[in-house]
Amino acid sequence: MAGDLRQVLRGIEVFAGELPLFDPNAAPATPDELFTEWLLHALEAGVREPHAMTLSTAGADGNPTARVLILKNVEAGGWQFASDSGGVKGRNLAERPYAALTFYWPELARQVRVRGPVTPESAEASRADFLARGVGARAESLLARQSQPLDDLASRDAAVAVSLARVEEDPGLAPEGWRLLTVRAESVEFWQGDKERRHTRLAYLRTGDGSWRRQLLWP
Ligand SMILES: Cc1cc2nc3c(=O)[nH]c(=O)nc-3n(C[C@H](O)[C@H](O)[C@H](O)COP(=O)(O)O)c2cc1C
Repeated sequence: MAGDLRQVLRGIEVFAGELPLFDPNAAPATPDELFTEWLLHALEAGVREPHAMTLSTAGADGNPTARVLILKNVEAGGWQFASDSGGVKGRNLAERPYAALTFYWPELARQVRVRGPVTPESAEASRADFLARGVGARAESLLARQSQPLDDLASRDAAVAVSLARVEEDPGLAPEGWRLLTVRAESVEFWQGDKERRHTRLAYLRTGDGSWRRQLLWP
């Protein structure tokens, strides 16, 4: 069985289909601009959920953990996400407020990696983010039990139903622990895959005066 799986994995084609070209010499001055360009391109190319990204964190013990989250916004070198502050990522970030984000858009053979310190946005901004979410998502998050052990699925369903009724009755409800957070990028790397393996990597590195230095990297 293990042998079969190895064969299956070896047989999967990577970088299939037509891939876009990326000229790093024509790249814009800031990573925000290039990221926006690439994200919109992914959306147009039909990539499903191109705003889903892997958020990697580590707690005080230094052990990494990662999960997928939705990107909320990008502005002024900051990549934003939102979550309950009570779960694993909340605890990790309280102990060590630094994170890495990874996007992968397979249809375009593109990867973007963002690293930097994480800062919470204001209570008002967090509340506004929460209230802009759909009713179902708000009902689920109002439970504020993310990552706690669950005894059975029926308990989940009953709690969500109660929460849904609360949201419908009071649409202004927002949990205290909901946080909008910003990764203030120190480095952002853009990776363009190539069928002939001449992959192109361009890193934007934040300098002491807050501007960006661009650096090509070996693939
Ligand atoms: C596509 C996708 C989008 C998700 N978006 C979010 C999100 O925006 N915020 C969030 O807290 N969890 C989101 N999740 C759930 C997280 O992956 C994770 O299970 C949860 O946040 C608990 O993580 P933690 O235990 O490390 O804190 C998403 C999962 C998937 C697959």
